Amino acid sequence: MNTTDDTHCAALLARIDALTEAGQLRRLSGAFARFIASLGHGSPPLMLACVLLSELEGRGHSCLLLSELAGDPRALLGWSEEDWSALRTSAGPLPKSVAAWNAMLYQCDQVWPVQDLDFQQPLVLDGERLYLRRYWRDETTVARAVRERAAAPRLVDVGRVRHWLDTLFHHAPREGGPDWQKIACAAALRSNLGIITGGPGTGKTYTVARLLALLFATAGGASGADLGSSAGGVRIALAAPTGKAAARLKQSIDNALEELAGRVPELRLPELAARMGAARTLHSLLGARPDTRSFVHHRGNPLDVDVLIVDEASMVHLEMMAALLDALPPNARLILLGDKDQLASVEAGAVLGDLCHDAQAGGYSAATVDYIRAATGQEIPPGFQGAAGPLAQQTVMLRESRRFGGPIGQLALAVNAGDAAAARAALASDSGGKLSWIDPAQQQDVLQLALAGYQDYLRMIARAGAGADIGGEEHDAWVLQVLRSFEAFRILCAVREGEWGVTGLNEAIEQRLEAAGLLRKRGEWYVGRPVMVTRNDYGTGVFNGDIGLTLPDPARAGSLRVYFSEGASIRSVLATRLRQVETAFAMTVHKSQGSEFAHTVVALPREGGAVLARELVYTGITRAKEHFTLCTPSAAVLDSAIAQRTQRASGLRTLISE
Ligand SMILES: Nc1ncnc2c1ncn2[C@@H]1O[C@H](COP(=O)(O)OP(=O)(O)OP(=O)(O)O)[C@@H](O)[C@H]1O
Repeated sequence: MNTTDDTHCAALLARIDALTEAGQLRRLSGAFARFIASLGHGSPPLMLACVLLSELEGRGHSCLLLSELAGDPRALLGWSEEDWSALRTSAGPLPKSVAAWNAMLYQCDQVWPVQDLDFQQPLVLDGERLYLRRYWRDETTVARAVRERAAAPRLVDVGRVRHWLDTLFHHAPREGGPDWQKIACAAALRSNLGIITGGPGTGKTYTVARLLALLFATAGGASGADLGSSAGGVRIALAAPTGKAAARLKQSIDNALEELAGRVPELRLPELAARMGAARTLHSLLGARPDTRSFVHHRGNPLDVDVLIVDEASMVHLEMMAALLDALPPNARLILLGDKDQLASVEAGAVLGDLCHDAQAGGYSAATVDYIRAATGQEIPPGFQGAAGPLAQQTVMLRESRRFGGPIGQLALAVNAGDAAAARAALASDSGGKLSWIDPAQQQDVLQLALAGYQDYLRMIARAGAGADIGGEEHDAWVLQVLRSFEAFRILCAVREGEWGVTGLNEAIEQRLEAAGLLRKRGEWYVGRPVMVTRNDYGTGVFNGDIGLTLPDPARAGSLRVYFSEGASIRSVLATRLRQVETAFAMTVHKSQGSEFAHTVVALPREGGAVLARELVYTGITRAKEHFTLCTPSAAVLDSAIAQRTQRASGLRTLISE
């Protein structure tokens, strides 16, 4: 290192440390930059790039675009001009263009330019993207698998498909236009990948249940009548990122198949539903092992399935999607269901959003248009035709919501479209009690809502003497009732810290409920405490995101258990065995994905930085089944959140199209 570099390195490190102390940088970022520098020549620009890469990783980005590095990464990082310019200046002269950054990084011993020999360097330079090796590997795994699956054709007997689709879909779409649900089924049959995206209530599960029936009906070479034997070989697995979403998927598919069964008795759908088994979390499906990131199932020990349906795919992060695709046999069909407009996963990647890039526009090729016409009788309108790639041909967006109309649906649409004026108008309109907007709201307002929203389940517990005297099956039924009552209401926050954050609100809500005599707090654990699991725990069988309620253990006087609902059944764990949990009167919008509540309250803070974005507001609204309340400290907070889009740097789309 020359002396100028030495001076700039020292200045940069001092600046990194100062920003870390001020809470502006993760400790990991400085440590990572130092580690990379220790592996070779640690030039200040390389160290600066490492700090940015690490910060971006913490915000869910899978790579650092050199264009951001050469331009202005502040928007991505939510940094002030002051912090960024202090960091940039301390690093000394920096490459001025993308090409100059590329050339500089190309020369670094710690960087593997993908066109060169691989020496297992920790950083990877792929075109104009800099990666941590792990994310590059995951993105290339996903891109390759998606490309291959989407492009590999499967033989389809269009005549039979047409017959069964006409039988299975007996309702015409209400809003005119083609029946995208039918189209989604036919498209999914054509290769080993099908993606069905759409907002809440657009019929993703309704459609996939019919797709399953269609797969059974067309599994053999014969007519539906001999289906029992031909379908016997089709092994179907249902999965979702969380236990709750998995249980909901199974329940919805069972309901849809039951509803269909009477109309197509020859398909023996109840038998098929029974054979499908329970839906599982992705962790459990892949065989997660304690203390390791690797799974029991992988390319060398693939999953034993022919069809895998994954719901709530927007919550699946890059690493999980890579593991899933790696473990799926090449000939198995993968069907992804999800809402592309929802918040991306907490961890790095925005996989469903990236995969659904063309979903809104369609971009269906002439071959797809012809195939869809033959297999479904549906005409894809010219506005949705085009020349998008193989993945787009396998992706269908459902556009008509059956359940989510009315004022809440209107509000969600306005927010999704970035139309703040329409969103305000919807909130201010007479919505027949469906929408409420408290603005400007104080914390007291949120506490008042909590009191009204949580008193029912707490009173239910008090009335039954906390259920301690109810035994056996009766106890299970009572617990389920209490859990359902608790699930009817929830407060969602955008942030964790502060008066409007999860931690501050949970404490304040506990105090308010205690003051109202609805709960008696005795230390950490108390009767009625709702908790969310924050880490997978294989010993107790609870997983990150699971929500349970604390109630007395009927079998052991004085001890408390936490009860979790799994569809129509319950599971419980001794409270003292749960180590990684937090109180869950208020939870983040992120963690609420995959759940719905009759009444959902979203509390937006005054300051939320990059977190306060359109996707967050949309996701919060779409959690509400019957009533949505928005609390904002000022209307401007709503406007700016709607104007801000969540961006995630990723190379997935580029890699898929290569
Ligand atoms: N084509 C249709 N004809 C009649 N009813 C339909 C149709 N499509 C969907 N539905 C009904 O609309 C409701 C919502 O459908 P579904 O649950 O499949 O939506 P979803 O997109 O999976 O919702 P979510 O995002 O909440 O998971 C269900 O009651 C379903 O039976």
